[in-house]
Amino acid sequence: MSTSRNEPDQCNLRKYDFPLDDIPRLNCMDPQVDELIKSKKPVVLTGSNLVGAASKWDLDYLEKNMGNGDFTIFVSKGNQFKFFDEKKLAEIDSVSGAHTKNRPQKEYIRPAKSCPIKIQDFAKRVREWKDGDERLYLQQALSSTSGAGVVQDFIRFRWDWVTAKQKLHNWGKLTYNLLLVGLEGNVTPCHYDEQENLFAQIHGHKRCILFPPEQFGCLYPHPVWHPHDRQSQVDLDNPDYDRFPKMRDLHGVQAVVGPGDVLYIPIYWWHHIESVKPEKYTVSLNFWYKAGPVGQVEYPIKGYQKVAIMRNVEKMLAEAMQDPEEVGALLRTMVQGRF
Ligand SMILES: CCC[C@@H](CC(=O)O)C(=O)C(=O)O
Ligand SMILES: [Zn+2]
Repeated sequence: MSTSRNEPDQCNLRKYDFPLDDIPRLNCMDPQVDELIKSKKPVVLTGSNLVGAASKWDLDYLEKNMGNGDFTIFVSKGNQFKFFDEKKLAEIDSVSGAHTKNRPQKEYIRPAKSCPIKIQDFAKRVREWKDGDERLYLQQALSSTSGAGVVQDFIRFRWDWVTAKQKLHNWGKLTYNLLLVGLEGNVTPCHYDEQENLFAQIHGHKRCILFPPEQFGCLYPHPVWHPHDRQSQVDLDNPDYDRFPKMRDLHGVQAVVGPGDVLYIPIYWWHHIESVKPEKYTVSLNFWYKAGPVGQVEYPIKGYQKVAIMRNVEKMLAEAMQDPEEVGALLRTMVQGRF
């Protein structure tokens, strides 16, 4: 297992049934770094100092330097913070209102509710948090209103270095930086994003488990029109092999990232991320970049391109039939016994 400095106790890390290889840890100046990024393979970059100006972003500092605006936190009774896109509910209703009315509402209950909070209240709740309390996860895009101290630090990030990466690898624009402050034990369950991600760890440690886009068939994502679009239906920490038998074919890669590490999470790669001991909370900042232009398509096409195609087919069929519920039946009719 590749880890950062003063690595967490490996015996504490959860064991899984599937094999996990190490994600390479390379100094950011190593020429292999750009080869891996170019081939859309994950790599932990050390020594970039990308967010060195944020190395002091612990709870006390954030409490004093993030101003008095409202920040978004998610609250969960369990330890999972599975993304739930409220906008999809409106889309389903617009496509076929009857649909959500007759589906079991449990499918559409957000597992972690979001609410606004002042950073001072959040910091107090984290300090007072004890096992058994509902869990908190601050997830807030940084902006010019994020507090004077934080903005000053933000300006001093290694923008020269990261912008050179963005240009070299032909990524699209930086959409935003999400500040993540979570409790030890918080899990963001397995999902993929449609953006390139330079994931900078600032305080504490996170265990990151990644799977390539080619393992789409083992991770059974929710349908594209579902509020849990892009999220796996499987719970890696509580596998249901009857419902999801192909989980047995999973083969992932992992790294424990600590302060100063930057993990490159390639677009469409699945990732399951847990805040781990010994620290009580973790602070991370991601850099999400839009995908670059497709350019010359090479055949056979790559796994991530197949995921993009499958997404478009699902969207087109749901739109054409005006009822997402019919997509599965039509696809089964189309392929069973024929291909
Ligand atoms: C809301 C984003 C959460 C983050 C994972 C984590 O640090 O918990 C992630 O999935 C990403 O950066 O893509
Ligand atoms: Zn993600």
